[in-house]
Amino acid sequence: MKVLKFGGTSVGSVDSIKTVISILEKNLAEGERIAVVFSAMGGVTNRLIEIGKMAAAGNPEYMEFLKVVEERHFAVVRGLIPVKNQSSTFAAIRGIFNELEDILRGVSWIKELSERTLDLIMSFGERLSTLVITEILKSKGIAAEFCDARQIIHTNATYGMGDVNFEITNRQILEYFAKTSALQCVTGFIASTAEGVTTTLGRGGSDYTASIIAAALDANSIEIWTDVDGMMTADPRKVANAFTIPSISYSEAMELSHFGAKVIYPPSLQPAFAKNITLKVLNTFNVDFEGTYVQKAANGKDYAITGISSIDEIALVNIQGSGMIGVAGISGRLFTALSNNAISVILISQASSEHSICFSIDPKNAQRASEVLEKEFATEISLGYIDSIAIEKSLSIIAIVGEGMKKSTGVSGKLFSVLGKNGINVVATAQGSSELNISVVIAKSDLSKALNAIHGVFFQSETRSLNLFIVGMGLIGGTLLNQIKNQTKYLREEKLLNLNIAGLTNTKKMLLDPDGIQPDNWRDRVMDEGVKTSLPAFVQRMIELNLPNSVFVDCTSDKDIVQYYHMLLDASISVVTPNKVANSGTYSEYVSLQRTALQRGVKFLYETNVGAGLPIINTIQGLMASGDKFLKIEAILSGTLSYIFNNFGPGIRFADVVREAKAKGFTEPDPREDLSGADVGRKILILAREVGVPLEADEITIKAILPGNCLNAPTVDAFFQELEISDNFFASMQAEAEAKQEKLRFIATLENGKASIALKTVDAQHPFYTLSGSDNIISFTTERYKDRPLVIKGPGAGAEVTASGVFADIMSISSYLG
Ligand SMILES: NC(=O)C1=CN([C@@H]2O[C@H](COP(=O)(O)OP(=O)(O)OC[C@H]3O[C@@H](n4cnc5c(N)ncnc54)[C@H](OP(=O)(O)O)[C@@H]3O)[C@@H](O)[C@H]2O)C=CC1
Ligand SMILES: N[C@@H](CC=O)C(=O)O
Ligand code: NA
Repeated sequence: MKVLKFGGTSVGSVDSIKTVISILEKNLAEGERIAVVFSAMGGVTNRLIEIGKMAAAGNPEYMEFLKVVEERHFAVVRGLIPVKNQSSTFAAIRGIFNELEDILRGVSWIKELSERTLDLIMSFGERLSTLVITEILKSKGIAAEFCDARQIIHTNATYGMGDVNFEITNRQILEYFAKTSALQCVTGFIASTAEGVTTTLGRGGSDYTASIIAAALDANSIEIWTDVDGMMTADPRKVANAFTIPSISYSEAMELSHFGAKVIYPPSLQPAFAKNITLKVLNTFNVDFEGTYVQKAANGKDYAITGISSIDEIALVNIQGSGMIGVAGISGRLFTALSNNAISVILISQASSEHSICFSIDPKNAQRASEVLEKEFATEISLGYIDSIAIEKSLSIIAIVGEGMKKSTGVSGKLFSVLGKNGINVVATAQGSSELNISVVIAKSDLSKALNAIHGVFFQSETRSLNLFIVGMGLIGGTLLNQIKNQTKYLREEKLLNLNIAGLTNTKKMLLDPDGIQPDNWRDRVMDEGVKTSLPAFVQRMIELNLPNSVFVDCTSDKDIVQYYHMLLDASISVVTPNKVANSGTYSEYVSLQRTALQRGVKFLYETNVGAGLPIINTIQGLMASGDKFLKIEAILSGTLSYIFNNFGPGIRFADVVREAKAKGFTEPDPREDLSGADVGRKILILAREVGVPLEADEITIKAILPGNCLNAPTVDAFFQELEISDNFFASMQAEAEAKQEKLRFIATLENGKASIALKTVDAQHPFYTLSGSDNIISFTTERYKDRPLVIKGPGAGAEVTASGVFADIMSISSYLG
């Protein structure tokens, strides 16, 4: 025996009822005896309640609403029953509506709608849907019978949620089913008292009907046909990566539903679970999908948790005071007072100091809870033993649920760590001693971010997303976007990582789209759909979006952008940048950025500030962390100058080599930054700070190589013209070096706390002699690398190497976020 139940959407339209019929035909063909329970057509119950209230309010328009409900049922008959058989069903439906109209007329006369009458009015929904579907089945030659559950399920007279008398009910079900072999089409949700007064079964009522019948008949299984793909790891409207849980235990399903998961309401399935009847949650709109098995014990699990659910809006009540310490009975009185006032408590947490108890409730009960407790503890409050009772609103609860928690350590560590790394404050927390759930209370504004971040770390075989907000679509930003485009497939498939470009801007247009700007047409989309750029608005919007795992990528050379870094790090958003401006400002600013990132548990990464993609900053940070001491740094830190001095020579114009360096993407947007030594100055300043020397920019001695006329040119074009005029100046420098068989090198040195930069000539013995292209070379002499320095050498400028260094920083954030 199998009991099937179809929910409101499954019986809500001609098309969905067609699917229901085909599911039933398939089951009948398989030979196992079945019974089927139907809910009212989707939306009908709510409409009937509304109609009842309108009638009670004396609003005659209820009749028009009633006509619409009637027409929905007629439409199904017209759509699914052959014309020759329709009239008897129309007549039956009309008969039911006549009865309902009489009742509503009575309600409108006496202008009162009791709970008892409301139950009766609501019962018409299931009676109508079940009648119509039974007639459809019969018209197809199936031996189907309409079964009014009021004949078999008896409750007491608690209207709205009748208490089932199982002794009578079970006996009646057995007798009823023994008398017939026809397919029983049972009205869900409704029942009656022993005297025949209509009642209803409350929340999850039709599931309850199915469960009661299955338990009474010792069925093998129950199928709950709904409109979603079973129970999901999280609410798919909030977590796009949520997926169906293939197998879940009854206790887990109970926990998830307590915390808001609405697919099924397990308490109503209790009778079936008590008899260990397996339950399947299936989707009428995706018939072939496996759905979810709910069993006593779930099958083997792939993950430490089974699902995540949440309650969007709760209020937290905190009662505290020194008078509570060691006083027996306080919590007993507290919860009794709440229960006497029908205020249900969702979560409780008490500190072991017994100084405070906090609990969460539905916010609509908050005011009443406060009044009830102030009354209960009036004496303690007046004596100062208990401080006043505080209520905090705009909060949500998230619960992670799973039997697997019992066996695996570190689940709560992982939960709190991912919340921390995303800057989400935990207001209260509770873990049941059954280790079946851990709940956290957080700000409602963080709910979506928290759910997505938690889902990402616990269901890691699902793709995780990093949300990138990229400012600057020029040489480096553009190259980075191309690299992301080329790596999208690899990262998705091999690293289960989705780099979601959630924001993109240049100086003209900006576009923010949490669903992502595809890297193949990013430029067109920003230019077509973007709005006029405003960095404050971009940053503000980004903070408001509050997406999990957000990273701000600054690919500009903007000098004023740094002010936003503080704001972003403070909002727990990581920052990655090749822009050297932030780290080469004042020392206190440098320190403050580092500190904010540390305090907020986010990353501020800038490997490409020095030597582009070469691993220089990471190497220093590794050596510093492990306790090495830096004695000397000697380095060529300008890819541009390196390229120039490696390629300039007799017969070549200096200005042309500089143009080549620019065309190859080695120079700063303004090449005077390179030729003036300013860029190298920033880099040695950053290196000094990284090795613990607190230098300011003006403490660095830079021996300029550019003649004043070049340096002071008003524009980049004018600068190139001046360079051409000064060709002899550079040619003679080069000639002098060549005459000594030496090479020109722009060398930065840090030693004894002092940094200097100068153009020098080096002979063939010098390790900096043999460089080519845009090579940088950095030689670190440290206590551990004293006899032979640690040397890093390679291309230190260029779009591809720089963008890949930025990319590597982004990837390291993705690993950090887990
Ligand atoms: N080239 C290299 O080898 C290396 C470069 N770097 C650094 O990389 C950074 C980027 O250099 P590069 O790509 O060559 O520079 P580009 O001039 O090519 O690109 C800069 C981009 O930033 C945009 N931009 C500038 N200011 C703002 C602002 N306030 N708001 C929004 N967008 C802005 C520009 O917009 P628009 O297009 O509208 O002008 C442009 O898209 C620099 O800081 C540089 O020092 C670091 C290491 C190596
Ligand atoms: N313009 C810079 C690029 C890297 O920071 C250089 O030439 O080194
Ligand atoms: Na680097």
